[in-house]
Amino acid sequence: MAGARQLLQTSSAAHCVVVVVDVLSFSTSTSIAVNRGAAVFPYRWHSRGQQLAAYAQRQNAVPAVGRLEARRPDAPHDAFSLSPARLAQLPGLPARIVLPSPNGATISVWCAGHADEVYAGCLRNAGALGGLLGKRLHEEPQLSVAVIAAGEQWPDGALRPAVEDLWGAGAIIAAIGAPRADVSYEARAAADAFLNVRPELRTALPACGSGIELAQRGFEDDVRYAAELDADGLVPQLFNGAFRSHVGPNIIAE
Ligand SMILES: O=C(O)[C@H](CS(=O)(=O)O)OP(=O)(O)O
Repeated sequence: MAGARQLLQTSSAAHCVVVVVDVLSFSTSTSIAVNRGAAVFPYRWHSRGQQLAAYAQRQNAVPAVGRLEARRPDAPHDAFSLSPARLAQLPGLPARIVLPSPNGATISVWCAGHADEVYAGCLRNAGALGGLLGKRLHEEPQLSVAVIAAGEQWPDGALRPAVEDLWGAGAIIAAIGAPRADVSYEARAAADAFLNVRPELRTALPACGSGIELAQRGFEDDVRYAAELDADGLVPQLFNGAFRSHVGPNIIAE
């Protein structure tokens, strides 16, 4: 989060596009939900409970419950959580959902007030999002694109860099296909890291720190969904508080 803040505050670009990459799990969950037709309202993790319920009501949306709660036998059959597998497997999703998360959602909410355009990026939509941004950069060379690897948190709240977000960011940067000279060294390093892991992505993701952590909590399916490179064709863009499908220049699906 500190990195995102500094990056945007020091950016002198006339038009700043931000991609928030949180592969496990917010961006992946958002991509799946948006590709299934839902609008996803990101919500700050620390203000859940009553505030979350009130916010969801104001947005005429349904709030997510906790990952474990959604799986309890007494949970409503349509309960969903930050779990990508749950969002993919539910027979139907509400049209408007609120998704709190400590990293991806919290960063997205902050970026909404500081960037001109905000997208949720992950391995599932890397090709579609990279293609879209590559086209935009070709048409508007003055555009600046910042791809933010959200990372995770240590128990004391300090930033824990997460390799899956480096890979996700790199997948998008590689798909943008900008001339190498126009790409920062940090972005090139991310793209190189992705290209290096790409042949073994489906085994590498479950074996990285966050993948192991989720599997230990019983959510190995979430990691499997997150590793499906280029499975989603629609790109989630933040518009009026919610991620919705970007369907063309300045047009967002409602
Ligand atoms: O989905 C996740 O894994 C995390 C939640 S937690 O930190 O594991 O409890 O959220 P995210 O913001 O997507 O990293």
